[in-house]
Amino acid sequence: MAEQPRVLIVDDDEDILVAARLMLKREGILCHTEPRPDRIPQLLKDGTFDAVLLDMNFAIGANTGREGFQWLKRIVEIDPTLSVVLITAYGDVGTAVEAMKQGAADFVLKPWQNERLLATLSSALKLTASKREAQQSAATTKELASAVMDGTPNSIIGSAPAMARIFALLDRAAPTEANVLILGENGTGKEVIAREIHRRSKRRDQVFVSVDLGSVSESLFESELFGHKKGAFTDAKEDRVGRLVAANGGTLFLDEIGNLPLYLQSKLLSVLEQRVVIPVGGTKPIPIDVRLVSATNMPLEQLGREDVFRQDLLYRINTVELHLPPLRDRADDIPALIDHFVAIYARKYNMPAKKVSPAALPRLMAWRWPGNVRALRHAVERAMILSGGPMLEADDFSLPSTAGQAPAAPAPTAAPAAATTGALVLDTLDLEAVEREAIRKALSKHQGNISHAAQDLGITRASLYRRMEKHGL
Ligand SMILES: Nc1ncnc2c1ncn2[C@@H]1O[C@H](COP(=O)(O)OP(=O)(O)OP(=O)(O)O)[C@@H](O)[C@H]1O
Repeated sequence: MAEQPRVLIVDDDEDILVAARLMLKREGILCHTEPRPDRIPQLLKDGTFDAVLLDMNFAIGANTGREGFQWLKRIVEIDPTLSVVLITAYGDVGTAVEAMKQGAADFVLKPWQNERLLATLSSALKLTASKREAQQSAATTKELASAVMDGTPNSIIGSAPAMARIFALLDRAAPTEANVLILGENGTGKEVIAREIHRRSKRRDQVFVSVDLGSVSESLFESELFGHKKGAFTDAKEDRVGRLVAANGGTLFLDEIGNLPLYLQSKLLSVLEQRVVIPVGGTKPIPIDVRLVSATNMPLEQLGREDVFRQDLLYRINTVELHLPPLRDRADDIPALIDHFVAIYARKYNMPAKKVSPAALPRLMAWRWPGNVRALRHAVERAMILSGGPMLEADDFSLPSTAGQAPAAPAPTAAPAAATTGALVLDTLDLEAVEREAIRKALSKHQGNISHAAQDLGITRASLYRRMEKHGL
């Protein structure tokens, strides 16, 4: 809204127009007065008004308010964000209340008290501002959603037989309203699949809201998901809209759902059953309509343990279950994935796209890629930057020297817990080796849970991923 709000006053009584203009001018409100209601459409087209003060009766002797209703309807059609305050005589209160049901913001009685009129007008102006803000953010969200989608059309690579099953399931499940649980090791493309489900669903024009429960600190889980009211706890300085409400009408992607503590699993379950959210510190339930897509790198056996994950919640979220295979089980896709990433980085760094040399390709396909597609993507980026020759060579990918064999460390999700929870025993002071060993231990201790391992090591998830790739873990 402009710094000085603009109000349109429509009344056939000249005295009213003069009195209103004088009073609003004193308050720094710009106003345009108009005795003829038939000029309203033209004025709203030309001017940028923030509120309208509208008389209910114009024809001589009229007192039914019918004209007021007609003009109210017209104004709402022209600009639904504009707040309309009705000016009405005492006997017309019933009519004014009816008009409010049809979209008027409020009414003031003639003759008015200045303070009352100003207070009413000020609320009407605030209402316009918040409606316009909401309209703006809805438009931005839509724009962002389509920008994200436009940027990745059909960019899921996968023709290996292990992926054919996934695509067949996607075809059937995506257009439905079914909740989907995506299981798979870190970096296998769970978020890519979640976005694809949304893109192929009836909700594609609505929002896709993603929450990474692996990077939200435990104390903030509740407020992040359900929102909070101002004053609900010490740091709650303002009301906060939770992600469940923000995703209303669209798809909510809960990544790393296995990290959700048990007491919040109960709360999430009741939200999904009752389809309402009560923010922390609030009492009023907010209805929601979301489709839930969840993902976890937790092995199914662990998710099936009642002391780790509520089984009734599991049944709610896994109407359809997708098991994304690790990259080592779909090595046939590696050449196409490399070409895809080469094209992306050639564009990003404005350099020619290169092919992988015939000697390097078998090595890249034989490597176990414990960090899966994400690690391959980073390796391609590095290779594009480092490569000096006409083709990408094995050395450009900085594969660990053991490339071609299974890595020394077990794959993160398959790590046996008990054997490796002991203290870090150092028989070398080589910093790189110490780092590798610390990461390996942390991954084993937390059964491949990247968030927990990163927390234990005192680094971020992104930084852990980088180091895992560096060490081929
Ligand atoms: N089939 C695929 N085709 C093209 N790109 C892919 C594919 N799978 C994954 N990627 C790319 O790999 C990277 C990792 O994917 P994504 O973030 O979806 O994995 P994730 O399983 O959700 O990871 P995490 O478990 O860490 O949350 C992204 O850059 C993504 O674009």
